[in-house]
Amino acid sequence: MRQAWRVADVRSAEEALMAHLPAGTLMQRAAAGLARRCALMLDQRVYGAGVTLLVGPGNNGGDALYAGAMLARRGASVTAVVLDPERVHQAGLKALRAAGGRAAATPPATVDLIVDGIVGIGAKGGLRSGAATALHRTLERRGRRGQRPVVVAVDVPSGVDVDTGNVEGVAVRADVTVTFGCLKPAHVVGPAAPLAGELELVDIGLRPWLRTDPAILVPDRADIARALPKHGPGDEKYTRGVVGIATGSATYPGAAILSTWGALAGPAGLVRYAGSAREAVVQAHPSVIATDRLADAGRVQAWVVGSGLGTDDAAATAVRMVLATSLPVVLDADALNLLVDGAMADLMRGRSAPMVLTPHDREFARLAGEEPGADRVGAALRLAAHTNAVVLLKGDRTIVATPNGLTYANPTGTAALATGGTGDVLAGLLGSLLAGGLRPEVAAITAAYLHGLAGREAARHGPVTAPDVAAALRPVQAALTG
Ligand SMILES: NC(=O)C1=CN([C@@H]2O[C@H](COP(=O)(O)OP(=O)(O)OC[C@H]3O[C@@H](n4cnc5c(N)ncnc54)[C@H](OP(=O)(O)O)[C@@H]3O)[C@@H](O)[C@H]2O)[C@@H](O)CC1
Ligand SMILES: Nc1ncnc2c1ncn2[C@@H]1O[C@H](COP(=O)(O)OP(=O)(O)O)[C@@H](O)[C@H]1O
Ligand SMILES: [K+]
Repeated sequence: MRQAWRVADVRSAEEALMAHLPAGTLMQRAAAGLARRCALMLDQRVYGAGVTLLVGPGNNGGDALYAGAMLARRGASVTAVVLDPERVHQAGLKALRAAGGRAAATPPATVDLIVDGIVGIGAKGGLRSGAATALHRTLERRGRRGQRPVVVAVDVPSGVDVDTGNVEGVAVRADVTVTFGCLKPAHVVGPAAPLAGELELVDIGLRPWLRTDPAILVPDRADIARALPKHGPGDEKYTRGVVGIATGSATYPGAAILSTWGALAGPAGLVRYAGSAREAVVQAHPSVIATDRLADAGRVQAWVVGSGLGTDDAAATAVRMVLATSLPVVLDADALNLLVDGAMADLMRGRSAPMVLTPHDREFARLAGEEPGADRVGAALRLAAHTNAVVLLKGDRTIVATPNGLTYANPTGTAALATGGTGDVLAGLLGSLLAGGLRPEVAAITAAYLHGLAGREAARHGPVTAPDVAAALRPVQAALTG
């Protein structure tokens, strides 16, 4: 599990660590890691390479200057474009000059590598105009072989909001981000996350000094493989869990077919369907046991209710019946819209069994009374606390937040999933994982992770539809656990 910490926590840890070290040690560690990665990005052909440092007024610029000095000593032609000469890191600039580098107002003609040391964890807002101009000018340059320069960001791509991952205005798009001590939220959530490119974490000794509860957890393949239920010779369909699906309608049978499809790809031993799309569901999936009425559905270990249900009386009755059980529940799409009703919301808040709400941004806004806004993690946490439910806020980096303040970010998102019906597949899979006995937040992040992998797998074969994503769920799990 990767972990990310907010700026204030990084600053406290840094202060505690620095008290035990000679001044400047951390910056030297950071710069050494940065220079090593820059050399790698130049295929180790450092001698003669054109390196341009974009140097802001803080320690982020200092890191870039010391790394530039190390590259200059290996024969690179290093130019520092200093954005605010009065406030530049003086010792860093001196080191660069002593190593043969130079400072200039504009980038040189040849640039193989750009080091973005404009701003790091001290950032406020998008890039200021001087910094943005210098960036654009440098990006227009070409390398020794006429190629586009490689961009290495120092700590974070400049211009992003480090604590929220929001991007307001111009920001750097990096090929690689070399970060120090720990990941920060901007590396893993919001529109900032894809701007970081590949992430490299340089160990500067900060870890023991960081608080034990990180702001965000990011699962990797091994975490997800571990979370998935294991089946043994003693299993039968009922011990694996039964998931009940109350989605779709005569008007929207597709939603029912897709959510049962998602459920069938999960660990549950049996999928039951209850609703007016019964015939279509059984035709599409013969192994599903289907009834017209929820009351006749039989026993299940978790319910999925919502998408394609509509918001009429029958839909409201279905949601009410599911909420009245003491079983884990996934509330998706139309169920979320019905929760805006006060009595329904009270029913939800009064439950003690696990619940997962799966809103996209518009559903979130209706439910919470406000857009998720710039701080998606904060918004998801607030809604989770208010509803006493786990919230899975959909997006490129889907966020899972719990009522007691835990946050996960999904790293496998892909824009290929931005197509009708993929959310139905996700809800079904999530219900199956709940029925399989996973804790709600673990079920939610596991579903998002597998769903993202399935989206990527489906995209390898061309434009993606929701059935492609559902069909890819099983092979990606086989690859993960095999
Ligand atoms: N923590 C650690 O353990 C370690 C930290 N290290 C390094 O230190 C970095 C943090 O350094 P830092 O605190 O000096 O702040 P930093 O990010 O350089 O920026 C501050 C300056 O930028 C300016 N500025 C602000 N916003 C801006 C914008 N949008 N566009 C343009 N400019 C903007 C702002 O100007 P002002 O608002 O004052 O006018 C201010 O002067 C950290 O990211 C890492 O690289 C490593 O060396 C070792 C271990
Ligand atoms: N730009 C995007 N990048 C990555 N994932 C996306 C993007 N847009 C949507 N998704 C994902 O696609 C799914 C869409 O779900 P949803 O909006 O409920 O669609 P539908 O209601 O059509 O099923 C979610 O899992 C969401 O995270
Ligand atoms: K930076």
